[in-house]
Amino acid sequence: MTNLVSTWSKTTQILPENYIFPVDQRPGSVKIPLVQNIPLIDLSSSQSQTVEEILHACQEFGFFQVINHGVSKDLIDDTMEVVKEFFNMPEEEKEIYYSIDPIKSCKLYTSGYNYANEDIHFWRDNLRHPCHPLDEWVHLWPEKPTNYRDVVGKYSLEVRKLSLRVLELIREGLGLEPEYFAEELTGGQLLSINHYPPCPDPSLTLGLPKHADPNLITVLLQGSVSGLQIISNGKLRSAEHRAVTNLREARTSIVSFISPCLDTIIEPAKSMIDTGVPRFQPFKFKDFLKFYEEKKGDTESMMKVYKIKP
Ligand SMILES: O=C(O)CCC(=O)C(=O)O
Ligand SMILES: [Fe+2]
Repeated sequence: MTNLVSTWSKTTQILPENYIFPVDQRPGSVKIPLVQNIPLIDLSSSQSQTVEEILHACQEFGFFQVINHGVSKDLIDDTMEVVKEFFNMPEEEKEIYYSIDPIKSCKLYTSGYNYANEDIHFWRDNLRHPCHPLDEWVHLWPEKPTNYRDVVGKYSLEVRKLSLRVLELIREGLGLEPEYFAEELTGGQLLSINHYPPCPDPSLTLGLPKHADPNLITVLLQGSVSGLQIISNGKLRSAEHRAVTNLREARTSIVSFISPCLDTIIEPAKSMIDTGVPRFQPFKFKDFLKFYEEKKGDTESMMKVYKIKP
C-alpha cells in the first residue's frame, strides 16, 4: 500500500488535519502580487530582440512564457496524455515505482522528500527521474503506459534543447563567454511530474508551498520558464512560486530541471563581478542541494549563508 494522495483522496470528502496549512500560508491569505504582464517571449523574433526581452524578464521576474519554441504541439499533447495515463493507472500498477528512498533516482512518492518528518503534507504526488543522458536512465523509467519511455524520452530531449537555447540567449544578454553553460553547468536534467488531484478544500492546503527552484533553469509545461540563480552574481532573479489545488479537476504539470553536475563548483562568473567583489560564496552544487533540503528551500536563510556581506 502506498500513501499516494491520488489513491486515498478518491474516497474522502474531508481534508485531513495534516494537510491544513497555517492561516498565513493558505492560498487566500497570502497576498500574491498580481504580475499583470508576465513576459511572453516569441522565440521566432530576431535574436537581438529575444536576448533583450529574456534578459529583462530574468531581471524583473525570473519567469516568462515562451511561444514559437520549437517543441511540437503533438509531442506536448502526447506527453501530457501519457503522464496523465500514468497517474490514472490502478494502485497496483503505480505501486511498483513507489519509493521513499532519498537516493533512488526514478521514483513515485507523495508530498515532499521527507514525508515521515513533515508536519504538514502537500496535496500532490510526484513522479521524477533523471533524463540526461537519455540512454543512461531511460531503462529505469516506468514501463507502463507502454509508450511512456518513447514519448517522454522524445519530450525530454526537446525540452533540453529548448532550455539550452534559452540559456544561450541569457548568456549572450549577460555578455558571458561562449560555451559558458556548456558541459558541467548543464550536465544534469531531471523530469518531475506533479499530479495534484481534486482537493476537498483548496482554500486550506497547497499542492506545493512557496519555493524557488534550486537548479539552473526550469521549463514548466505549458511554457513557463524560471530559475537562474547566483551564477549571475545576483543580476538575475529566481522566481518564488507555489502550486495551489482545486476542487474539481486534477492538475498535472511536467517540470524539466536543468542542473549542474553534482560536483560542479558554482560561483559568480568572473565577468559578472563588475565591482571587483563577488556577492556570493562559491559552493559545490551537491552541498547546495543538501542545504536546500535542510532549510526546506527557504531562500532567505540560504542567502544568509551564501551571500558575502558588503
Ligand atoms: O506544478 C507547478 O505548476 C509548479 C511545480 C513546481 O514548482 C516544481 O515542481 O518545482
Ligand atoms: Fe518549482
